[in-house]
Amino acid sequence: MREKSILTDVGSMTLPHRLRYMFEQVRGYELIGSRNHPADFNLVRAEYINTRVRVLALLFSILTPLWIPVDYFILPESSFGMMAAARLLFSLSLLALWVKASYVFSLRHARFRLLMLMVIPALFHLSAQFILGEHLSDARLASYTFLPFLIITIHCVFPLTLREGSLLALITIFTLSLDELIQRQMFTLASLNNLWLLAVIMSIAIWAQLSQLHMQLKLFEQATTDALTGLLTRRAFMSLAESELSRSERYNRTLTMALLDLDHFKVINDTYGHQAGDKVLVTFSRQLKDVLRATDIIGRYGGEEFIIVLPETRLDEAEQVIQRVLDTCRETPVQYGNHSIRLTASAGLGEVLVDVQTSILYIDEALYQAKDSGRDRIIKVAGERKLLTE
Ligand SMILES: Nc1nc2c(ncn2[C@@H]2O[C@H](COP(=O)(O)OP(=O)(O)OP(=O)(O)O)[C@@H](O)[C@H]2O)c(=O)[nH]1
Repeated sequence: MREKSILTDVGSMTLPHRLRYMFEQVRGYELIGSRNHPADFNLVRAEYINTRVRVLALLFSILTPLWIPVDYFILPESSFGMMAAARLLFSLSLLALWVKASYVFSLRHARFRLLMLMVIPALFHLSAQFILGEHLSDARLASYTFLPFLIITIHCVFPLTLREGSLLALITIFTLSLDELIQRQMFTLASLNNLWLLAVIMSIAIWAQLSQLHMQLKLFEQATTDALTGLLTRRAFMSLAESELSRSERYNRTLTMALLDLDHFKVINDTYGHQAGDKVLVTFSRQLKDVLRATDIIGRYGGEEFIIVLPETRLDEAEQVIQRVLDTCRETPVQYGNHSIRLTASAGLGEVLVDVQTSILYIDEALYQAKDSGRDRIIKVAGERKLLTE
């Protein structure tokens, strides 16, 4: 990110630190697990996975019974009835999955449905193994032998983390191998050969999953993050702030919001140049991230204006936090070449009561009062939205 290129001196790092830095740059940890993914990204991914699960479930529930007439001609009479019943059961299970997956609440839901999408065909494969037995060596029944490879290939369609992809792969391969495990044929040459092939295709599927996830994360980041400061864009901020407001209303908790603006920022640009101004913005954003909690939502509202939502924070508590931000800003000059740039910031602060957009109007008024009354200070909006001067 641009922020890091300005502030990080990679050349002076030791080798382990440099490797770790590179790992962080490509966001390797974001591909391993979803712990570091933003909550709204998880929801976007959940919807993405769920939609694919639905489409595939519907597709296979329609296609599977269509093969019954073909089975009528190629299967031995003794197996046909059982196989047709298995196909219908498989088709109905997938249809039920399609109906159940009509909406998604969380990534956990989507993951479970994905697991079902893999386990149901694997169980169908198992039933085919038991019903058809030695007939499977008949070349006309090749489609039954190919089913495990088809199931594994479907894994490619989903953007999954390494942990999710590997777990899903292990469960699928385990289910597919159950009949060989039960019949103690796991270690025959033919079984090992099959297993090896499944593992190779699965590795490629996991690679495809990680590539999709990586691309989605990048697109999501570009759409929601300000390129210079790494903070949320105004649109992404508004969307998160609205959901935070719903949550605070549901649990009857206080939600506080602050607008901060760097004082006389134009003078910094005019005196030291635009790049110095950029460095000041990056440094101030980093100070915000350092002082505020990880759960606070920070956005770049405009050029040198920043917006913050502090969940579950009373007005007096929020005031202390924002005061700490202003103190840090005043006491930490930004080094730019030989210059030591001193700066201050002003803030408007208030509770979010009705909706985010209206609260911003009131808090913006407070910010302008802070500017008018001398800068480097906070003005609070009271609960009844009367301006209280500090
Ligand atoms: N370097 C840099 N400057 C920016 C960026 N976005 C906006 N600006 C500049 O920020 C300055 C804002 O100036 P003003 O709105 O007059 O505010 P101010 O000088 O901070 O004055 P007060 O807010 O009244 O204290 C303008 O000169 C913009 O060009 C940016 O991304 N980088």
